[in-house]
Amino acid sequence: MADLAVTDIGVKFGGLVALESVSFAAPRGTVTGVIGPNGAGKTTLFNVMSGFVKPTSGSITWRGQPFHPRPDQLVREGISRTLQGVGLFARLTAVENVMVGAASSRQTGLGSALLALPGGDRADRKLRGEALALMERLGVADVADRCAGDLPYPIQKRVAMARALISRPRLLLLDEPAGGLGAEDLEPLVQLIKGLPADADRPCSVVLVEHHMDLVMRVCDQVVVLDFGRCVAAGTPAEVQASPEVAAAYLGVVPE
Ligand SMILES: Nc1ncnc2c1ncn2[C@@H]1O[C@H](COP(=O)(O)OP(=O)(O)OP(=O)(O)O)[C@@H](O)[C@H]1O
Repeated sequence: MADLAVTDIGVKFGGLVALESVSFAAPRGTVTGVIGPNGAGKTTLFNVMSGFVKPTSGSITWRGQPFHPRPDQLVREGISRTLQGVGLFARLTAVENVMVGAASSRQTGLGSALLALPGGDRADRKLRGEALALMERLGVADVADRCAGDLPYPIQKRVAMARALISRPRLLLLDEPAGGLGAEDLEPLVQLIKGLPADADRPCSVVLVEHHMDLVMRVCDQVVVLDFGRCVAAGTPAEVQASPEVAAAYLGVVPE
């Protein structure tokens, strides 16, 4: 069963067609990669899936039901998104940033603690414990109490991933997870992403946009290729790598 299905999605910005009749389904428990050259429409597709851009045409279903994503309700729906870059609150500590990721899905927690509401302390401690456990798993527990803005970029990326995971999403949208990372940071990220769908504690499907082909080919079960707003190929990483349309999109080689 597909967790998320987008059908015939079109987006126009004035006269510019950013997406034209794009369809794909993210089967439950899989990793789907969306790739394509600059300006192909990847970010626009992500923005449609997370409600930041309203499609001009087409529809989305989530777990079989019609779905009209709203950024402020995604976490409640079981969907979490990381941003290009990191998007952390620079003056909050790393662990506070992770706790913020859960705040919109809980009645209590960081918000009530900050506002000194009844029960806030207990809920805050519980949430902090969960955040620290997740940070431990991602190898960043040792920086929990440091200001996020002072941390090296690769560490900030991991904190941002922990923030996306703490709400226990059923669908994780990763916007360029390898962006700005060096070769030495890639392997742990590959292992983390590959493990997410099968994670006994918090299994989730993953859709990612990424320029880093090595990561895409290693972690994805299926790859969707966009070019000039249209889906020009879709399939397993091996199928997509062998596709003449993909060579044409990236290299300007015209398929025979
Ligand atoms: N808000 C907007 N208003 C007008 N045009 C836009 C807007 N957002 C994107 N576009 C245009 O839509 C097209 C698709 O852009 P998009 O950012 O989705 O591509 P992309 O594949 O994510 O590119 P990149 O890999 O460079 O991030 C581009 O021509 C872009 O200039």
